[in-house]
Amino acid sequence: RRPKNFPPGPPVLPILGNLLHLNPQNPLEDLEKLRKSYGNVYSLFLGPKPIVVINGVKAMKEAMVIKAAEFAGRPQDTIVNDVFDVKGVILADYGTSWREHRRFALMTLRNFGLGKKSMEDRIHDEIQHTIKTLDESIGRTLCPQVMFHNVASNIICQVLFGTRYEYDDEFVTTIIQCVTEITKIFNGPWAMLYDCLPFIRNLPLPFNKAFKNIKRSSDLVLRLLNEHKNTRTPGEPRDFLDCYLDEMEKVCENSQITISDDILHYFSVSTVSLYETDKKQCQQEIDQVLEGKDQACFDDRHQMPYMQAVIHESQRIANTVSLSIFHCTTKDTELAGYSIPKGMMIVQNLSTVLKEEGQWKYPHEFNPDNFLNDQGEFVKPDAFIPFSAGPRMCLGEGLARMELFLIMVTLLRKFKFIWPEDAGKPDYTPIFGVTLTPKPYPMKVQHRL
Ligand code: HEM
Repeated sequence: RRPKNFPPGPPVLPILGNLLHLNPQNPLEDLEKLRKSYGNVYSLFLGPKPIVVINGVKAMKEAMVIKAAEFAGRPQDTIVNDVFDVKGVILADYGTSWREHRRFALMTLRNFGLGKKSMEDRIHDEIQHTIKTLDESIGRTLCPQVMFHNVASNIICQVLFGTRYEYDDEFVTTIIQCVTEITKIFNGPWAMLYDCLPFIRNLPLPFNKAFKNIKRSSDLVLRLLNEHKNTRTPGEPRDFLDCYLDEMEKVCENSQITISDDILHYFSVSTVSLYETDKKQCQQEIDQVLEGKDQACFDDRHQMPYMQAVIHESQRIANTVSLSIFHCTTKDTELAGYSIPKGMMIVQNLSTVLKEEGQWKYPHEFNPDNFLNDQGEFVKPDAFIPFSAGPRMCLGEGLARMELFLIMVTLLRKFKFIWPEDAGKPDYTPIFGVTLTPKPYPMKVQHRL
C-alpha cells in the first residue's frame, strides 16, 4: 500500500506489484501511458519494491537541480551492483568516494586533453581507421554498427590504456561480447526478478550468465592492469590507468584509502545513427567552412549551426540513455508536493523531456529546426538533457560531444551514405536496453568527390 502523500500510481498486486503493467522488452510506451494517467511524478511497485518515476522538464529540474543533493544517490541493492561490484563513479552512492572518483576522472580527462588539441588528434587518428574500413567497402552493402562500436571503444581505450585495438582484436571483441550479454540480462525479466525477490539470488537461474561474463572480461582487464603495474614509471603517467595507479599511491601515503583497485568497466558505446535528413545541407556547410583545410577541428562547430542542429536533433530523437541511470534519495524529501522517503529508487524518464510538448517546435518528428532560431543560428533549449542534469550528470559529455562532431563531419565530408534500394523501408523502432540502439541496418557507401 502507498504511504500517505506518496506519488500516485496504478493499483498494486500482492507479490507482483505492478510488474504486469510493464512490458519487460520495452517499457517506454507503458511508462508514457502511466504518465498520462497519473501525472509527471508517479509511483510503481517492482514486486514489493516501490520506485518513483519522474517525467517532464519541470519535475526533472526540481529533483536533479534544485534538490540536487537529495536526489543524487544510487540504489545499492540491485543486480547491477552485485555484478559489477565496484565503487568507481557510475554505481557509487552519493558520498566521499563517488566525489573523489568523479573529481579524479574529470581532472584526468582534462589532463589528457579534453578541450585541448590532443584529444582531437586521438579522435582523428581513430577516424582514419574508419575511413580505411569504409574505403574498402565502397560499392558494397555493410552493417556499420560494430564499426561504430569499435570507433567509440577505441577512443576511450586510448585514453584509459594508451592503446587502440584492431577491429577484430580478441580483447575488444571479447569485452564487447561480454558487455552485450550482460546488458541483455540487465534488460530482461530475470534482472527484475533478482532485484525484487532476494531469496532467488543464489539459485542457478539465467541471471548467473551476467556474473560469468563479468568474470571473463575482468580477467582480461586485470591482465592489462598488471602489465601497466610492471611497466610504469611512477609520476610519469602514459594514460588514465597510470594516473589512477599514481593517485592510489598518493592516497595510500595519506592513509585515506578511499580509491579502490577496481578498474573502470565503462566502455562507451555511442552509436551514430543515420537519420534521413537533408544531408546535402550538412555537406554544403561542411565544404564551405572546411574549404582549404585538411581536417575539421572542434572549434569549427561555431561556424556550422546546421550541422550542430542535426547532431543535437539526432541525439534528441535517438534518446540513447532513455531512463538515465537509476538514482535514489539520500534523505526524506518532497517533489511536486509529494513526500518521498530516504532510499527511494528514482527513475528519470528522459524521453518525456526530450519529446515534451510545449518545449519543442516539433516534439515528435526529426527536424533540425528544433535547434535553430529564425536567423538560422544554433540554440539549445533547456529541455535538451540527454546527459541528464545536476551533480550526477554524464561525466563524459565533453568527450561524447567532441566525438559526435568530429566523426560525423569527417565522414559526411568524404562519403555518401546510401540506404540500399533492396533493403525495404528503414525500421526506426529502437531496441530497448540500458541504451536504446537501432536495429542492425544496412548501408552503402560511395565517395563524394
Ligand atoms: C552520447 C553519449 C552519452 C550519453 C547520451 C550519456 C548519457 C549519460 C546519462 C544519461 C547518465 C546518467 C546521469 C544521471 O545519473 O543523472 C550518464 C552517466 C555517466 N556517463 Fe555518460 N553518456 C554518454 C557518453 C559517455 C562517455 C563517452 C563517457 C566516458 C568518458 C561517459 C561516462 C559517464 C559516467 C562516468 C557517468 C556516471 C556519472 C556519475 O554517476 O556521477 N558517458 N551518461
